Amino acid sequence: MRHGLGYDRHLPGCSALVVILHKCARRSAKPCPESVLTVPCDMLVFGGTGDLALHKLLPALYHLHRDGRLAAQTRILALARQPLSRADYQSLAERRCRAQVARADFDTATWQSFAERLDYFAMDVSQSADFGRLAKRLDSHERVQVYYLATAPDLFEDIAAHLATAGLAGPLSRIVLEKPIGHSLDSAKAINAAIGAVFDESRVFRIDHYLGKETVQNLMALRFANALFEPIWRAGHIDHVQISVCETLGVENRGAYYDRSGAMRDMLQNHLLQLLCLVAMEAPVRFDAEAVRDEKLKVLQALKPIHGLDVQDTTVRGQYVAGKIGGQEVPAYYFEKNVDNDSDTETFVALHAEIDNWRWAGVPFYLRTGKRLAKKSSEIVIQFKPVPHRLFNGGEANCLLIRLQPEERISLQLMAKAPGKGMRLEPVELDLNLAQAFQQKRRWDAYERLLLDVIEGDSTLFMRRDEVEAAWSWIDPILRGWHEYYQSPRPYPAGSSGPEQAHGLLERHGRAWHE
Ligand SMILES: NC(=O)C1=CN([C@@H]2O[C@H](COP(=O)(O)OP(=O)(O)OC[C@H]3O[C@@H](n4cnc5c(N)ncnc54)[C@H](OP(=O)(O)O)[C@@H]3O)[C@@H](O)[C@H]2O)C=CC1
Ligand SMILES: O=C1O[C@H](COP(=O)(O)O)[C@@H](O)[C@H](O)[C@H]1O
Repeated sequence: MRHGLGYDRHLPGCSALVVILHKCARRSAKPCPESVLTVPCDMLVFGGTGDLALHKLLPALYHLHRDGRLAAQTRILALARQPLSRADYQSLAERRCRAQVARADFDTATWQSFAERLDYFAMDVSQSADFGRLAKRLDSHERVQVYYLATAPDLFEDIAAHLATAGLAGPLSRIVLEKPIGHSLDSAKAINAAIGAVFDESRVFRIDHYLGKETVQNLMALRFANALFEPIWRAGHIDHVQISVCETLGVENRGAYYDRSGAMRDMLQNHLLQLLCLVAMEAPVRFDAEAVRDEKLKVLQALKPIHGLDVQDTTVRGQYVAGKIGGQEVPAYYFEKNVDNDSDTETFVALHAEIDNWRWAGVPFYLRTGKRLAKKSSEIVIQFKPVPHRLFNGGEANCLLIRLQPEERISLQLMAKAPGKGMRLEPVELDLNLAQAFQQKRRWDAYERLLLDVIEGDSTLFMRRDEVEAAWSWIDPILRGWHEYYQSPRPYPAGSSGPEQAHGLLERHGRAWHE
């Protein structure tokens, strides 16, 4: 246990508390209202042969189909340049979905009925004429058309313009953009302007799949549906906040993309900043798209700028070298496929952010994310301040852990008297295991929830244009500072907890990462 942030003890005496909490949750859990889809839609997946489409989107659509949540006439059309027949694409998709979906959830009959929705159209999105062919192929414009851009962002502008020219951007159409939106503030503005010239903002869905994760939404429920936390959710009571997204995966087959992007653009600019917004935002007046996003925007605008030499004290970049993950040797980042051998792209970033507003002034928000780390784990730690006056020996400050991955869990560390003689204090956990509490057979994947929201036209869990640009406005000076003042990324062995300097970032304030 480091600096009193440990969570690793689970006292037997605490299990009674846990059981009670689980029982209560079960008793009060009502079945979630399922979405009833009345709107048949055409889901066009640009980049239909790519990793995102085959690894995430089609499995999510398969699950929606299997659970009866897609309207009967909903069709899915995958688009890419590769000349494939419908049957070729269906078998490619089947192979990838079979590998992705849990064995118990995949059966041939369900796949066949899903495959009837699935078709393929070969086209080059840089060619306007190909959109003319596409318009002829889509026989009905009376249906909701969802254009999912699962391609590199440098194709977004062309796709939007060509859709408009081909008459495919009517009022029933929606466009979904994958993160990262652009590479910098300027490129994000250019993409947003090009998309905005064709689709009004209510029809633009900028996806950040972290917002589709159940525990992330539970964070809003925890904060805004319980009176308990609000009075202490502020600088006077919170010592600091940690947001960590640690992955064991390397760059897999995405080296070409990742080497131009790095951990800052791939993860921190979007997923981690969105998590920070949900922790720090004020209660929205309504749970709707505009009110929620207005509050998140205010947090982004209040982030204290980090620029110039500040980057040396407040940020750490790292890059993995060879090491072992789960006992298996893995190569250094610069030996990964399609990665430059001299690459100085960061595969790890940690930083100390601050929010300059009344609620959070002076509270450090420590953010870190990296690839090829020891364990896959995404979590938010709210570390409260210690009691103002100590009555007993020992004891630690309370701490709330919101665990997104691998399991979805919220737990509150409290101090209790250990059984036996004397006032010996031990930390115990009030542990809410969400999967157990709600006894759902299968937890929804983030993409399932978000795809349904797109079809239903609900953009609450999507990023608005000004949010994306505010996030880039804060990130750009850090990237510039790195360029001007920073040395190469610090090496860390694959399978470790990142570069030493990332620990130093907290240790110099007498704190430690929650491991
Ligand atoms: N993979 C992931 O897990 C995630 C990806 N993303 C984002 O999603 C986007 C796509 O990523 P990913 O799937 O990994 O990328 P891939 O490189 O695997 O896929 C790109 C797709 O775009 C198609 N494509 C490229 N150029 C054209 C063109 N001119 N006309 C038509 N189709 C074209 C490719 O097919 P073909 O070459 O046959 O045309 C392919 O289907 C990126 O912006 C990425 O950042 C976001 C989150 C997670
Ligand atoms: O957006 C991305 O997210 C994944 C991590 O997502 P998770 O849901 O598995 O935590 C990351 O691997 C990828 O590099 C990034 O583009």
